Amino acid sequence: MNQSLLLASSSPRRSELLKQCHIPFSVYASDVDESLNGDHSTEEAVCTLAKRKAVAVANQFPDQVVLAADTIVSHNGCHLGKPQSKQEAKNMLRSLSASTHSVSTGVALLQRDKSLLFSQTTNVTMTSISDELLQQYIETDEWRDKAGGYGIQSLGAMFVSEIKGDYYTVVGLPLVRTIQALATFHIFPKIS
Ligand SMILES: Cc1cn([C@H]2C[C@H](O)[C@@H](COP(=O)(O)OP(=O)(O)OP(=O)(O)O)O2)c(=O)[nH]c1=O
Repeated sequence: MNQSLLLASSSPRRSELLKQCHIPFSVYASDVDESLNGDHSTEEAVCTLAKRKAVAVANQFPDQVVLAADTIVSHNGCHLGKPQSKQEAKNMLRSLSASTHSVSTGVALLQRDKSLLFSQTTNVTMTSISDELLQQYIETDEWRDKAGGYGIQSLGAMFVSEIKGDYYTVVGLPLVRTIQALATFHIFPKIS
C-alpha cells in the first residue's frame, strides 16, 4: 500500500522533526480557530485542537493520511498558548521563571473513517530568569509563535534547568509515539 502523508501544520519545528526521521510528507496548513469553550484539561484541549486542525485538512484530501498537532503550556492551572505581544511574552516567562510547568502536545492522524488521537506531557523546570536576560530574550523575537513564549530548541534552552519526559513533546511533536502511530497507517521512515 502506497500511502502519502500530509502535515497539516505551519510549524517549522514539526516539519524539521519529521525530516529528521526521514518520514516523507508534504505540508498543507489550514487556518483554524484555536479558541475553546468551557473547561478542559490540557490534554483534552491539545487533542481537541489537533483533531480540529486535522479535520480541516482531511476534508479536502480524503486519500491522504493527515497529521496535525497542538502544543499548550500549562502552569498553575492556566493554559498558555502563543503570546500575541512582547508584553504578553514577558508576562508568561516571568510566571514560568523559577518554577515547573508542563508542556502537552496532542497529535491527530486521520484518513477517511480511520483516526488516531493521543497526547503526551513533559514537565519543564525553569531557572530564575533575571529582568535583564528576560528583556534581551524578548528582543530576539524568538518567543513569537511558541507556546509559553520560549523555544527549548534554541536560545530558550538557557532557561531550562530540568525536563521530565519526552523532549520532542516540548518542541511540538512526540516523535516516538508519532512514528508508531504512523506505522499503523503504513507510513514508515525512508532511511535509504
Ligand atoms: C514550548 C515550546 C513550544 N514550541 C512551539 C511548538 C508549536 O509550533 C508552537 C505551539 O503552537 P501550535 O498552535 O501547537 O502550533 P503552530 O501554530 O506553531 O502550528 P500549527 O497550528 O500550524 O500546527 O510552540 C517550540 O517550538 N518550542 C518550545 O520549547
